[in-house]
Amino acid sequence: MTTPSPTVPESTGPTAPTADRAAFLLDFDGTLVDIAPTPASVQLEPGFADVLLRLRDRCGGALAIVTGRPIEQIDHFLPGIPTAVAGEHGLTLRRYPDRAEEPVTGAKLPSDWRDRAEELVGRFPGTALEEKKAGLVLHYRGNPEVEETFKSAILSWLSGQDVFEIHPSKMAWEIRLAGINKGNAVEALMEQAPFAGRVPFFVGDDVTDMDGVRAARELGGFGYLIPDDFQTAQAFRAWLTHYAETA
Ligand SMILES: O=P(O)(O)OC[C@H]1O[C@H](O[C@H]2O[C@H](CO)[C@@H](O)[C@H](O)[C@H]2O)[C@H](O)[C@@H](O)[C@@H]1O
Repeated sequence: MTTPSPTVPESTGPTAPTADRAAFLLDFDGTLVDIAPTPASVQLEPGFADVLLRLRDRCGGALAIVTGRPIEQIDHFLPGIPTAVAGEHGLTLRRYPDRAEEPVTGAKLPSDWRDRAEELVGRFPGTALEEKKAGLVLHYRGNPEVEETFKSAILSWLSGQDVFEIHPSKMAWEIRLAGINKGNAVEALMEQAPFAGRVPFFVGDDVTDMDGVRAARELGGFGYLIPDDFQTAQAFRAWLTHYAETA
């Protein structure tokens, strides 16, 4: 009797330009890593760091992470994988791994909102405050019942101004600067080397990623969402693994 050969992951899913023409602009949470109970507990799948390194080599360094997280968190979770990063939904930008992050301009978050946010999460076990350069996130994955309470609180802080907006995230509400979105981030990255002149290929899984999908398509490229275009994040990563080996 012969031993069955190991199965190769199915390469189903959308098509992409060949690697010599492509620029990869990829979301992090829910795309490159699975959603985890807390922001700190996400984990890269074993072997997936090598896939990203191979992909980066094959597309001439045109690999960017376009994320809601601060840039330093991406460096923490992807050590030794030099990528461009658009952080905090595009507020922060590092166009090339060995270049400095571009200076951030714009309004600062009113400090009393941070104080109120701290006070709020202190009252509800299982919730957490995540602070960003010009924003904050109220996480309620560990206490889903507070969703509406958190939303109403944020809406009351934001009333009477239009500099900051509330955005839904996965089991979280985020306050961020108006006008900042992943679409602008994709456009900004595509303006310069090593992305300029290539065909953008954007993949994400969340409401915030829809701007990235739109921008990539408007630039003549490809924008895909999980689960519409790839059933799961694992399916997308299996597709990307196959692509990095063959494209
Ligand atoms: O744009 P992304 O890279 O998808 O980042 C979106 C937000 O992701 C993080 O929060 C979410 O993922 C956590 C880990 O899986 C999960 O515990 C949390 O419930 C999710 O909301 C991150 O903490 C945020 O800063 C990002 O904006």
